[in-house]
Amino acid sequence: MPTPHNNAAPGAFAKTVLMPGDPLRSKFIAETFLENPVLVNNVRGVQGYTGTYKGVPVSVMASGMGMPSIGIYAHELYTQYGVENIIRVGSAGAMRADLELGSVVAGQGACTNSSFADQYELGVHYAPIADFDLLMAAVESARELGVKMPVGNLYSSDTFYDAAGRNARMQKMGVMAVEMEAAALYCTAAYLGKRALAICSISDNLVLGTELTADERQTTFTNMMKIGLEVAVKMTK
Ligand SMILES: O=P(O)(O)O[C@H]1O[C@H](CO)[C@@H](O)[C@H]1O
Ligand SMILES: O=c1cc[nH]c(=O)[nH]1
Repeated sequence: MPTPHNNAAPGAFAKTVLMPGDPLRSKFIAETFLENPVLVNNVRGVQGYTGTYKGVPVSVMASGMGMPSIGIYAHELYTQYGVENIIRVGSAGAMRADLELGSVVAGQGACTNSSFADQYELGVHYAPIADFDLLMAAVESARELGVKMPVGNLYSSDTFYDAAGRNARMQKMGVMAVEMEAAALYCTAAYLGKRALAICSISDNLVLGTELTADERQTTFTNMMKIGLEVAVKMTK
């Protein structure tokens, strides 16, 4: 410690880290919701902050895009910085017509076309799932905030552009939305005996062909952020 990707001092991160893909979302969360946010890591511009929310220490740091990237940051936070809970606060493309732009979904599981889990040489098709306590805390928090939050399967894709048409096949299997990190996060947490959850705001609807503007993303993603922060508070009690 520090690592090639994180030059924060030992103890600089709280037990719970919110992890968006986008560094600017990390900065926004820190500046909008955290009391006394301190920038603890900015290697590669990931905007890692620690502050408090309702008096509880919470950190936020970007994962970058894709499973190799979140795999690095999550591994280092869990193994080098004593982090117990990582809550991905991502964006995702809805694969169901009834999921409105700006709505929030929670990934109970994450299907993937990634070979990320091959590193563990399990010899099976592992099913990456969310930590149940984090998921329940998120469901409870969404209810308290009056935010509808469907819970179900995500598809964590290794590619944003879907040349093979896998999104349609995932849709047929009832998968709610596509994003690019949850499966690797869930695998990393499971392997290290830690907790993880991915909640995502719907940035576009692949069925309807609709998408949020950049401004709308900024304002509507706050429901997801508040849920993540309330989970951090609940996990500290
Ligand atoms: O908005 P974030 O959290 O980065 O999430 C989604 O957006 C990126 C693709 O545009 C991928 O990282 C995908 O998972
Ligand atoms: O369609 C989308 C939207 C967000 N993130 C993705 O990976 N895909």
